[in-house]
Amino acid sequence: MTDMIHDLELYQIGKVYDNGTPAVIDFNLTVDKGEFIAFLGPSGCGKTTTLRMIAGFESISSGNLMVRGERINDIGPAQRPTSMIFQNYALFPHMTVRNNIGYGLDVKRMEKAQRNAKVDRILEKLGLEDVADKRCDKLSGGQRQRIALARGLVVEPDILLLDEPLGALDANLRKTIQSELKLLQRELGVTFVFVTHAQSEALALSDRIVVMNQGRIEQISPPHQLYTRPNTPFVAQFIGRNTIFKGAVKGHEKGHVMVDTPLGLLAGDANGAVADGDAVSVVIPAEAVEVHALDKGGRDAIAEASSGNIIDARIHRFDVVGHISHLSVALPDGRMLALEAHVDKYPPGAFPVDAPVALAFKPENATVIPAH
Ligand SMILES: Nc1ncnc2c1ncn2[C@@H]1O[C@H](COP(=O)(O)OP(=O)(O)OP(=O)(O)O)[C@@H](O)[C@H]1O
Repeated sequence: MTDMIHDLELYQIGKVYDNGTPAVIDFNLTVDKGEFIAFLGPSGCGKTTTLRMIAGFESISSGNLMVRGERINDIGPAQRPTSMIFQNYALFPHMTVRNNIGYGLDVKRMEKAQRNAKVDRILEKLGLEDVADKRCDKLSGGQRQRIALARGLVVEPDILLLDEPLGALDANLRKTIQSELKLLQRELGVTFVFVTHAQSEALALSDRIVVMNQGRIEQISPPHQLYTRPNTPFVAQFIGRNTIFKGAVKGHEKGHVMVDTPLGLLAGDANGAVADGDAVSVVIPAEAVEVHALDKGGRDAIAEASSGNIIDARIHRFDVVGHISHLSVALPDGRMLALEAHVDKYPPGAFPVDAPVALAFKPENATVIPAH
């Protein structure tokens, strides 16, 4: 077997701060050239600490950090083939755009003509030629974001590290810059590692997402898989809009795992092996739930079409706003389930308040995960 050289590898990386806080625990990740990776998780889960350890701004307490097969734990930030973009961009306000971008090359004492050529090239690439000689403090948030990106890229890093780079922008600008960032990354083929606590951003941009919780990795998956096949209760609650029913495994039927829950027997698919009696949760994405009116009967047919996955419920609220129907449905256990769909699916008047309904979902759209 030949050993493939990866762009970035983290082996059992750990960080304990001087005050004893274990910020990162047993972090394992292998990243290939040109991948776009997001670290996603709630505040304090260790995302920034991990990014800063990769950049060299934070010492590593344990484990090995490798870039292209070489251990770089003890190499200083300036000597690493990485560049970091900070949330506040850390630009020099009184310097011109050109000089801000050229700063990293000046530190490397690059010869002037070469330096200017590189700066000009990146100014053009990011559409900053017109503001090249303006002071940074005279520019908009979007422009400052682009300058920070240019400054990170001009040194031609193997890996660009981005700490919530879009956090300071308003929602519309964020969307625009998201797509620019993705295009730029594809074009340059540079590996990006990106920290965010906004799941929509991670889902939109990344090839793979590392979900962290309390210093540990919960799951590493491509966005779609994270959304449709969560591995842990934390991920099921953190990503998307899922309803979770706890229960115990009660055999297999037609290739699906049967789970005995307080609301009856439900069928789903497990990511790994499960055995009879295992404590599990059935995770059902809101998008997978169909709401059926029961005034005309037909409960048996609905149950048959969804392999028995049917839950009796009541309409709590039903509103149509523009093209979207919003439903709030009361489950038998007292919880409320919020659903949205196009108005064509649930037209105005489809459900009177308090109407009994059947919620149905296909077993292949539900994931059975270990309860702990
Ligand atoms: N310099 C420090 N000294 C001691 N503890 C720290 C230090 N920096 C961070 N921590 C702690 O380490 C843990 C991880 O922090 P970190 O900033 O990496 O989380 P994060 O996921 O990036 O959070 P956020 O999204 O809020 O930036 C937290 O408990 C935090 O309080």
